[in-house]
Amino acid sequence: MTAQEIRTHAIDINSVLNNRTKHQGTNEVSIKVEDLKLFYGQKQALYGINMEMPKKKVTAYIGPSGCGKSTLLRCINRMNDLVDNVTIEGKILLDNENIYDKSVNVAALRRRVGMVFQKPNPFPKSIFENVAYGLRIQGINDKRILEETVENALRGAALWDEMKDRLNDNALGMSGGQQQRLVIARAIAIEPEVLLLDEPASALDPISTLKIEELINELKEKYTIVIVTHNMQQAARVSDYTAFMYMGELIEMGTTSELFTNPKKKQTEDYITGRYG
Ligand SMILES: Nc1ncnc2c1ncn2[C@@H]1O[C@H](COP(=O)(O)OP(=O)(O)OP(=O)(O)O)[C@@H](O)[C@H]1O
Repeated sequence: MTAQEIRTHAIDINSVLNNRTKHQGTNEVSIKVEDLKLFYGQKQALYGINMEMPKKKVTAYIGPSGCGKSTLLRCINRMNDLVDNVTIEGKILLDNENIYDKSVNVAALRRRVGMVFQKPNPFPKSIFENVAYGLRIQGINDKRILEETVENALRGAALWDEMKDRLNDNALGMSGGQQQRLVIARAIAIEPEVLLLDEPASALDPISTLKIEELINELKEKYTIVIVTHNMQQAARVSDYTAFMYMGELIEMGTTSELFTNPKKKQTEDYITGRYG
């Protein structure tokens, strides 16, 4: 390429990115993190995090092991409240309401913000009862409502066709990939607004991983999704926005295409080019 061609090419890429950024810049904010600090006992794990996650988009957290990705994710549905000796300062606004406000009902918050973990964790119950679980604990036992909800959630998690004739089988007999989609069905059965996914595919084989990634792409039509992943290719494939964290700090956040092609900070560039991590 001549120098002129390189300049023209760079301008083309920049205008595509600018358009994408402009378009994405109009997104409504679902979750806003304001100066969030977290301490496990004396040890500080998050240092004044500020970020915004748009509605019905996928935001990925990347960064080396121990940088605080899961800790930050668990703050969004107050899972860290369950850990002894945790101190949390700052705010997380969900639809403009601070979820750390004293008046917040944490059980209600967790219905709005569902979570899926690295290892699938179905209950030792039937496939049907796993998905119906969230409704049952709300006291909903109407057979027609339960059947309709279970079918819709299994369809939403791309499992209905595989499982519709096995609804009474024990969920522990499913493959790991099916169990992970079942857990996603269980989470969406209660119609949350946000889905938190903590390395949802890291225990799965490549085909099951692909299915989970396709599913994430479909789920973002309805839900705001935040995903922690060790796998940068996965972040690049599934997310609209990416946040790079390092030692408890948010180093950089941007559209996924910007962050991977044109990182602003040297630490981000070093990480995405494999120089550490
Ligand atoms: N329950 C806990 N008690 C004490 N320290 C903790 C606890 N959970 C996490 N930590 C510490 O907080 C820091 C951030 O951990 P966290 O699990 O959030 O990182 P991460 O980026 O998700 O790591 P990984 O990619 O390895 O899962 C680490 O130093 C970790 O040892």
